Amino acid sequence: MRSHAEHAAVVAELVLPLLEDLALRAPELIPIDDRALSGRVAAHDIAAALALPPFDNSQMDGYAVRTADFTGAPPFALTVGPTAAAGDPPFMCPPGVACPVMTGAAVPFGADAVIPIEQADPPRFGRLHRPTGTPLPLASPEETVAFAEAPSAGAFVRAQGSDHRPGAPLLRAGTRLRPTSIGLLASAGISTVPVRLRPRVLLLSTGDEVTAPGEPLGPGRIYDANAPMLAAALREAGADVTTRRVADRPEALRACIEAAGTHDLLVTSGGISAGAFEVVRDAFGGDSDAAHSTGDISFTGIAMQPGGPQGAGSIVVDGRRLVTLCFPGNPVSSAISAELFLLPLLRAYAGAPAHGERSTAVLAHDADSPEHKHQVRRGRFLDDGTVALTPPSSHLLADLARAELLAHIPIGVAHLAAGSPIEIQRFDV
Ligand SMILES: Nc1nc2c(c(=O)[nH]1)N[C@H]1C(S)=C(S)[C@@H](COP(=O)(O)OP(=O)(O)OC[C@H]3O[C@@H](n4cnc5c(N)ncnc54)[C@H](O)[C@@H]3O)O[C@H]1N2
Ligand code: MOO
Repeated sequence: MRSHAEHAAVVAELVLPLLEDLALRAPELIPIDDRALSGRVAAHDIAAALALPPFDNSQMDGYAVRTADFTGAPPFALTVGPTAAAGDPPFMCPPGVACPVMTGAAVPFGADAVIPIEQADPPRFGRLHRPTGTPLPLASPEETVAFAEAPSAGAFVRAQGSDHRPGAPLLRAGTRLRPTSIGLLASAGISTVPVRLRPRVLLLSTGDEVTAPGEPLGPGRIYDANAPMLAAALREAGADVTTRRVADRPEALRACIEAAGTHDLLVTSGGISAGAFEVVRDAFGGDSDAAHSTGDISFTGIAMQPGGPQGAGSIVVDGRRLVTLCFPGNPVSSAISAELFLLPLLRAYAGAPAHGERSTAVLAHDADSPEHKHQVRRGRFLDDGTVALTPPSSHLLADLARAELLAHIPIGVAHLAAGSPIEIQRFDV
């Protein structure tokens, strides 16, 4: 029987080459303001096409001045010149003149400092005139403004290129685009962003009892929890997911895969344990008489609970190799299989934060575990910081959905007493 770590290595060996291949393919180009961009991954290094700010501009509403005009004793009186508002093209501020300037406006040529309006006398703007356009409420030529202190050169001027210069690296290949990185790229004049292709996952939920949402529930049947749950988890990890429900007939399963088009990865739920009708096992396990798909999948018992039965390998569909992972049908088992084996690989490809780091907490109560299996329990933090576990059964979806953490009880441990240290990891799938 494989350990869960050995199975994780088998899955990584199957999935990583396909992700590496995807990273090398021609990127998808997404417009900068497309809602689909956030969370995608830069396909290559992206450099700034222009400087930011693109021109010297004012950090304050105030007066643009020449520091050379501040000679002699205060107060320093200057003639009020034309006004610079944000969006105006820059103009010349002559010697002896203070030009009203608004935040974000280009600092007029010749001026080398800005004095905030609060530090001017009077501390408010008078009649302003703009250098171009009409109407022009002209300032009287005699209008003056006085300042008590001389500014230092560069005061309240946001220098061209002080954020970044043309050619500066903005985003490294493999970086996940977050809203702030999208803002940065937009400011640098980038209108479309090359992003890595997402892995396309075909997710098959198997079982005659499994019922689609919204359909009436017949006797002996249950609603499909796994397809919506796994699809959501895979999408959060950056995958492009197509979902299908398949009845317990191997030929229906194979036909469904062949009709589904091109995918990089096949994930199945259910139909792999020891029953008489194990559709996934029957479709792929040794029986290769299918018209187009042939299987090379090993179905293995893993020394873990839940998630004991697993399948991993690849099938060939229309001449194309499709990496295939088969998760057990119990909802808790399939969620934990995804969390331990597949999602960390997808999150790393998508540049998303990892969830798998382990830390040690204190167990709030006694707990039992099958000694020959690695048990993965679900739990929550209590107010005193200790960890309470929920029961181990793999049908307990309500506990799973409320869980804050997974707790690991290793092989060889049959009992943990209250107060024992226990290894945990974050869980918010
Ligand atoms: N004799 C044995 N029986 C079982 C063994 C075993 O070793 N020997 N293993 C048990 C373990 S552990 C697990 S886990 C399950 C795995 O079984 P399968 O992967 O074949 O899954 P199914 O039998 O199809 O389903 C198991 C369980 O989960 C429910 N289910 C399935 N799909 C969904 C879905 N999409 N949404 C909600 N619930 C689903 C299904 O109705 C079953 O109750 O096998 C044990 N048996
Ligand atoms: O190992 Mo199964 O996956 O308990 O529930």
